[in-house]
Amino acid sequence: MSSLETAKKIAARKAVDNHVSNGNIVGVGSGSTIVYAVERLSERVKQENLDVVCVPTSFQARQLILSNKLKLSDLDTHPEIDVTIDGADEVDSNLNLIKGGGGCLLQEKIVASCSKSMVVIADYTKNSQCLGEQYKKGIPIEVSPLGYVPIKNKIEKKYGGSVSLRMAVKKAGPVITDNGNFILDWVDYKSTFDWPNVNLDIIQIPGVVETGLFIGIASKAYFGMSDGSVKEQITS
Ligand SMILES: O=C(CO)[C@H](O)[C@H](O)COP(=O)(O)O
Repeated sequence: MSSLETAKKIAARKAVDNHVSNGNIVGVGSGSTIVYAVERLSERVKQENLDVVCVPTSFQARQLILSNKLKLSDLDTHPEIDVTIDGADEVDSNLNLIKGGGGCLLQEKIVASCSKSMVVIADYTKNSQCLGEQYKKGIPIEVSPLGYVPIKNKIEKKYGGSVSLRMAVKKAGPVITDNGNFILDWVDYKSTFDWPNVNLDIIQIPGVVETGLFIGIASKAYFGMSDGSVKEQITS
C-alpha cells in the first residue's frame, strides 16, 4: 500500500474508533478515504455487536454501506444524525473545507448539516493554511444545467479566475450529479478571499444549487501523516 493510501486508512480508522458508538446514526461520506472508514465500521459492528444505522451522502456511499452489510437508512427516516464522517479535498486551519472532487457536494452538505458533528478524514496532502494553497482542481459548484453559462460568467466577472464545466471521462459530455445537475470547477481564484462571504454570495446566484465550500461545518479533522502518525485538528 502506498504511503498516501496508508495515510487515508489510519485517519479513517481512528475517526471511526473515536467518534462512533453503539446506537449511533452515522452519516457516511464519499470518496476514496471513506472506503477505509466503512470497512472499519463494519469490523467494529461485527466485533462489538454495535447497533449502527448509516445514512449515505451519495450513490457510492449507499453501495459501500450495502456491500459492507451495514444498516442503510435515509434522512426521511433519520433526519437527525449523530456524526458524519467524510473526506475532503482541502482543509484549512479553521476547518473550512473544499469538497466535491467526487461530485457529491450537495448530499454531503445536506447530511453534514443534519449532524451533531462532522468529522473529516484525509491524508496529509489535504492539510493547508488557506483554501486553494494545495488543491488546484478548483472549487466545485453544483448548478442547474439551464444556468451554467450565465453562472460561470457572473463568477468570473465578479471574482476573477476561471470557471469550467466538469466533463465526464468515459462519456462525451458533462458530469451529471446524483441530483441531475452540472458541476462547475472554479480555479485560479485568490486564496485570500473572505470565504464565508464569497460562499454566501455565490449561493445567491439563481441556478446555483450548492457550493463545495464547507464553512464552519466540520468540528474535527484527522490527517494521516507520511510518518504513520495521525494529526488531529479541531476548530479554534
Ligand atoms: O467531497 C468528496 C466527494 O464529493 C470527497 O470526500 C473528496 O473529494 C475527498 O475524496 P478522497 O477521499 O478520494 O480524497
